[in-house]
Order: sequence, then C-alpha cells, then structure tokens
Amino acid sequence: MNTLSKAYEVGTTFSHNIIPLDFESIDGVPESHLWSQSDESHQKIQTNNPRDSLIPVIDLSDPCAIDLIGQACKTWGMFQVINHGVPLELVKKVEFEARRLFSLTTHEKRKVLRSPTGATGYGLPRISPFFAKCMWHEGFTIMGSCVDDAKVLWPHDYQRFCDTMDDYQNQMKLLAHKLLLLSLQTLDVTQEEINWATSTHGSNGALQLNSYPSCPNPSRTLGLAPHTDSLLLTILNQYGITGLEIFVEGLGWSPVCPIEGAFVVNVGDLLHIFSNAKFPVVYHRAVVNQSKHRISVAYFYGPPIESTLAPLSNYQDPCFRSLLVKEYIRLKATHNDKALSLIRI
Ligand SMILES: C=C1C[C@]23C[C@H]1CC[C@H]2[C@@]12CCC[C@@](C)(C(=O)O1)[C@H]2[C@@H]3C(=O)O
Ligand SMILES: O=C(O)CCC(=O)C(=O)O
Ligand SMILES: [Fe+2]
Repeated sequence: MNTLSKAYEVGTTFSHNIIPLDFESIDGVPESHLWSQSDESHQKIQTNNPRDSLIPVIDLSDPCAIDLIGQACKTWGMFQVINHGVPLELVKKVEFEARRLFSLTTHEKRKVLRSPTGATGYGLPRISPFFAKCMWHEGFTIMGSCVDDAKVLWPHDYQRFCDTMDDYQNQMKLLAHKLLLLSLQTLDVTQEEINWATSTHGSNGALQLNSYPSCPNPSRTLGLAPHTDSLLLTILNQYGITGLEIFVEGLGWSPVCPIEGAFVVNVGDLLHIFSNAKFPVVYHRAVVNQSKHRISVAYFYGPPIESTLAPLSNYQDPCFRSLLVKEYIRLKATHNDKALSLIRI
C-alpha cells in the first residue's frame, strides 16, 4: 500500500453524498448541480483572450530553464512545461485508459466507489463537502498500485490499465524531482532540505483521473470548485480541451490555455510552506463545456508523510510553524482552504 493513502484513509466528519451523478441518464442540470450566479466561486471574469495564457511556457531544454522556473514559481506558482522528456506515447495511452474507465457504465464504476473513509477509487472530488453545490465531475484516484480496483472493473483485462498507470506515475515522479530541484535551487536552501523534497525513499505520489462529461448548461455549473492543491507539486495534463482557470488578483478567473504536449505545473500548499511563502499557491478551478467530454490527469507529488515540514531554515522569519506532513493533510481534510492560515505564525 502507498503510505500516502494511509494519511487520506480517515473518517470524514461530513455526512455527504459520495456518489457521482449518472451523467449518461440525465437531460438537464439538476438543482443540486446549479451554482448560483452570485457565488464568487462561480463568477466568470475573463478579461483576457483565452488564447493568451498569462502563465509562462518553459522549455526544459532551454539553458535558462532554471531561472525561468524560479521566476514563474515566485510570480505565479504555476507554469507550463514543454520538452520535459515524458514519452508522448505514454501520455496518450493514459488518456485512452482514462477514457476507457469513464466510459464504463455507472453500475460498473460504482463497484470501485471510494468509501467515505477511503483514499482511492471512483468518486466525487474530496473537497465536495465544503461546497453547497455538487460539481459536474467524476474522478478516479490512484495511490501506488491500482490492481485491486482494476481487477474488479476488468477481471480478464486489467493489466494494461495498471501497467500504463504505473509507468506514468514513475515518469511523473522523475519529472517532479527534476522540477523541484530546479525550482528549489533558486531559493536559499540547504542540501539536506533538497534531499527531503526530492527523496526517493518514502516520497509519495497520487494520480487523479478527472472526468468532466459534456454539460447541457455549462455556464450554470462547475467542473471542479476553486481550490489549491495540497502536496508539493502538481503536474497536470489537460489533453487539449480548455477548462482549467486560475484566479488572478485584479483580473479574476483566467484560462490556462492547453498546449499540445505540455504539462501544467503548480505549487501546492506544502511547497508554499516549505518555501516560506516565496512561492505562492494558486487558486484554480475547472469549468465544463457543452460539446466535449473533457479528461484531465493530475499527478500530486509529496514528501514522506511521517516527516516534518518546516519553512526553509535559512530564512530568518518563518511564516509557518513546523508540523508533520500527515498533520497538514489532516488539517486540509478538515479545514480545506483555512488550513494554511491555521499554521501561519
Ligand atoms: C493526494 C491527493 C491530492 C488530492 C487529495 C489526494 C487525492 C486526490 C487529490 C484531489 C484531486 C482533485 C482536487 C483535490 C483538491 C481533491 O479534492 O482531490 C485534490 C487533493 C488535494 O490536492 O488536496
Ligand atoms: O481539470 C483540471 O484542469 C484541473 C484539475 C485539478 O485542479 C486537480 O485535479 O487538482
Ligand atoms: Fe487542482
């Protein structure tokens, strides 16, 4: 078992619906999924052209990549990366397998439903209990091996799905290490701290397959409500369909334009804390569309859950108190976007 799943396998204090909607069988958007126009999570303020992304696109083979990554992390907490070395064929296989999973019948998918106290499997976004309205979303969470669930879904043909997800998680971990190393080198960091953030021993990853079925009334609902990601770094593929938006002070919700072959990389809460707030966390959400069934795949990378998280020691005034990684995961699970302020000094 992946140790990260231990940190997430905890009783929730919410009694909440845990089953995604049967999107195939409904005509309109039910009341449960209609977000009110006045809800600020839902406001649409797009003042820029959706084709120009604000956040930088960085070529990993560029000799200046390190400075560009440092700059992007400090300014936006987000960037897109190209020439990252992850084989395109594998990236495509992951999309194919994710689509294969989400095209199963509701009955089949519910056989691997994430339990209320579980970490992995099919289900609603974990942040759902913090919002009054439901999201136009279904997800499948993998932490380490997904063989148990895959065997239930495809008793005679589970290996292909598992091998693809294993290969992809390995590639994502390598890329996460590379990107963390580059971004941290632009801060005042000790070798020990670099080792902690990029240690291969006990470090953790999770893969989230997101599915946003086409929606009859996309302007009245949300695919994924605004949130920050919890771990150190997230590496996301939007698979060519627009949907990801970031919140920019003074500008509002602004799209992150999908670029063929690129990954969107963003700073998570743990890296924000570790960097002593030198790297901001970015609020983001996903919107849905009327004609396309959008898939996105996010890899979340984190340090060992039993290790201590503290702001970089070379900075004189730590903004956050130190705590165990698993304690932060618990705080986030119970307080969502208030978690950071609870550990602020
Ligand atoms: C390792 C992770 C990271 C998780 C929890 C766990 C597995 C699923 C991830 C997501 C995926 C969807 C958004 C999010 C906010 C959610 O609801 O579930 C993410 C969350 C986080 O970054 O906090
Ligand atoms: O689907 C997207 O573009 C965003 C997904 C996301 O934010 C997540 O999985 O944490
Ligand atoms: Fe996210």
